[in-house]
Amino acid sequence: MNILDKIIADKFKEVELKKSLIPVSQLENSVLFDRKCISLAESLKNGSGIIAEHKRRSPSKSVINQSLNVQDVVKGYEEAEVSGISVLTDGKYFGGSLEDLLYARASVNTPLLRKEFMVDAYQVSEAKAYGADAILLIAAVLSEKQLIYLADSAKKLGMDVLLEIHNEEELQKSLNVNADMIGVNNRNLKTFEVSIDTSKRLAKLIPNEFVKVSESGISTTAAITDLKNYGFEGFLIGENFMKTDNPGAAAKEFITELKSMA
Ligand SMILES: O=C(O)c1ccccc1NCC(=O)[C@H](O)[C@H](O)COP(=O)(O)O
Repeated sequence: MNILDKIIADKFKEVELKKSLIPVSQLENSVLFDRKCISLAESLKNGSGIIAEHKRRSPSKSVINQSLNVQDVVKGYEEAEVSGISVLTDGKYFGGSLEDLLYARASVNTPLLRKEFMVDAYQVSEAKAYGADAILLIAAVLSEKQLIYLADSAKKLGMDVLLEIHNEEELQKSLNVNADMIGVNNRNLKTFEVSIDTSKRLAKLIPNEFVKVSESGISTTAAITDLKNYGFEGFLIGENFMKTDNPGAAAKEFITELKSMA
């Protein structure tokens, strides 16, 4: 069993437990459930294009930064003028929580992506109830039918959908999904190998109706310039900012450098 299989097996159990504790009707009655979302896809097209991630730890890197509080991190990202903020909500493997998402929502107006391993529409409702503007769907772990169903569920609630792929086969089963953005993950989630060439290879195969996002392993502004030439408008960066004492300041320096290159 690889790490992705383990995460998904745990996720099914977690979701079943949560469903038994908090009915979906309770999520639907929460204050944030009727909030109007801000489009992450639009924000990417009109801004720096950077989606900065709140990421305490990961299966590939173990601990990245556990000493900061989420409010300070996301406020710093907003001041840096990122286009979106990704909040990891998985607890077991990434040290995140839905409370992180709630605190982030209370602290910023920047579009928030719920970064989670989605396997059930219940989690889509949770995302809305805790203040997300967008959800992530991972093609590697969902069938075409599940992708279509979960994306439609998110769109009905007014959220954007970032659909993540790693290869041509996953792209094929994503083409009929009502997603706003297709993200190419440069990290092979089974082996942890990272290569920006994955984004470059798949870019030309992604139809123009989707905003193209490159995810993982990005640490230089030169990489962004390179990826922009392949049509990418969004760039998801976690560790490069989170490994510093001040992720907001690191994002600001990065975006200032990007602007000076434009
Ligand atoms: O980051 C991991 O180790 C990981 C392992 C297994 C599944 C998912 C994983 N990461 C999720 C992500 O996609 C990244 O957090 C995100 O793209 C940012 O990547 P990075 O800039 O390399 O931190």
